[in-house]
Amino acid sequence: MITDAKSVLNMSITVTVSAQNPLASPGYKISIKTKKLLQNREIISGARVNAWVDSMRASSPTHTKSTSSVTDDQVTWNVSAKLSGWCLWYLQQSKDSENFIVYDNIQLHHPSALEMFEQIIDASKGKQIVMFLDYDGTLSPIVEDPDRAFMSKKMRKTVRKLAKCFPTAIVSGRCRDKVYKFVKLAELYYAGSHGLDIKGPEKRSKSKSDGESVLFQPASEFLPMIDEVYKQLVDTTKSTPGAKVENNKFCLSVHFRCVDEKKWSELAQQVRSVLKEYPKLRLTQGRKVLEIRPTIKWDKGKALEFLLESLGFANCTDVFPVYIGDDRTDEDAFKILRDRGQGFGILVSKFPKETSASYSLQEPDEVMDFLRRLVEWKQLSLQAQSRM
Ligand SMILES: O=P(O)(O)OC[C@H]1O[C@H](O[C@H]2O[C@H](CO)[C@@H](O)[C@H](O)[C@H]2O)[C@H](O)[C@@H](O)[C@@H]1O
Repeated sequence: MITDAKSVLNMSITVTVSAQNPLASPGYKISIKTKKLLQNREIISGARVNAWVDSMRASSPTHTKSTSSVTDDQVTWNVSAKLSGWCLWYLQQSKDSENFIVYDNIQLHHPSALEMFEQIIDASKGKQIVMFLDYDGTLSPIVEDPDRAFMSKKMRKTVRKLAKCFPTAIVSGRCRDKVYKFVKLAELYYAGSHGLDIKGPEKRSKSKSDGESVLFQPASEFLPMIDEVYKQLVDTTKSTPGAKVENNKFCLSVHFRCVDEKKWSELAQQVRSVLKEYPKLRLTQGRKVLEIRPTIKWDKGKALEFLLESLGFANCTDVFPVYIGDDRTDEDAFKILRDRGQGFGILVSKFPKETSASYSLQEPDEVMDFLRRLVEWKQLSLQAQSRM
């Protein structure tokens, strides 16, 4: 039983454990119903702006805040973190216990994609693997200065080899040009601004379509508005030390990472004061960042579908897309794969999180190991084929 000692949630959760060890069972999910948590949020949440701030704190796992403005995201993270640790302890202590109650919302355990490598390869047999990679926190480690989020040479080498084996796309919240400057690989597809700016590799053949490539920008009409809001945000937030506004062309990022936590609410209010004049823009959140985007129904998931179609896999059953990402915005892509029942998502995280991904990797170094194994496997299977 997990109790709510400070009466923040006005609830408790009981977990009973079964004889079957779920941690040894691939794909087994442990989760808790969030309905009650959501109801509680309605009762306890303060202003919307506090919800963003709290939710951002929730994505920083070192925090275990328990104030009355706690949000469901934060609650679910905290509860899931406690549960995860608690279940591990419980399973170790009591292998012959009874019933695991399996609810169907927050997944607490995602098998490691490295440990499950053979099973993943088996599932992809006879299908074309297509790789989708998020940038920040997936290919490069999270750092304080967004302009210095460099990718290691080893990672670049690995991604280059990967793209020789499988069609590969980078899907990022960053401006496409900026992410290209970090990755520097012309042979990839790039979807910048959370998929609002998609471009394929230049074609090098001497055919009619020489030099042409896919280009898709569904939010072009928003460019003047985004520029206007960028200037206003820079001006409005300059009084907050450490705040940084990043222009990602079709969307904007307001960074909280270098701002004193005590000033987070103030900064969020400043963002809100600008945005309230722009109902055609919406606000989402990432890792210590608020992101401003056009309200159009387009996200990383739609970008993934668009890219699959551009690659000729629109209605194919023999395609196996793999999407690796660490951020809340990557969930749209994980969900698409889950709904299509094709391929799978891999969440990059050291901590349990609510996700639609099927597997996990802890950090960019593990992502690199996984990509290397994929390359090795592909090279070995090509060698085996050529011997036949
Ligand atoms: O979709 P992504 O490629 O993951 O981009 C999401 C945002 O990533 C960047 O911000 C994050 O990484 C920074 C560098 O490590 C870090 O300082 C920041 O706190 C993170 O939120 C990027 O700067 C944003 O524009 C992207 O939207």
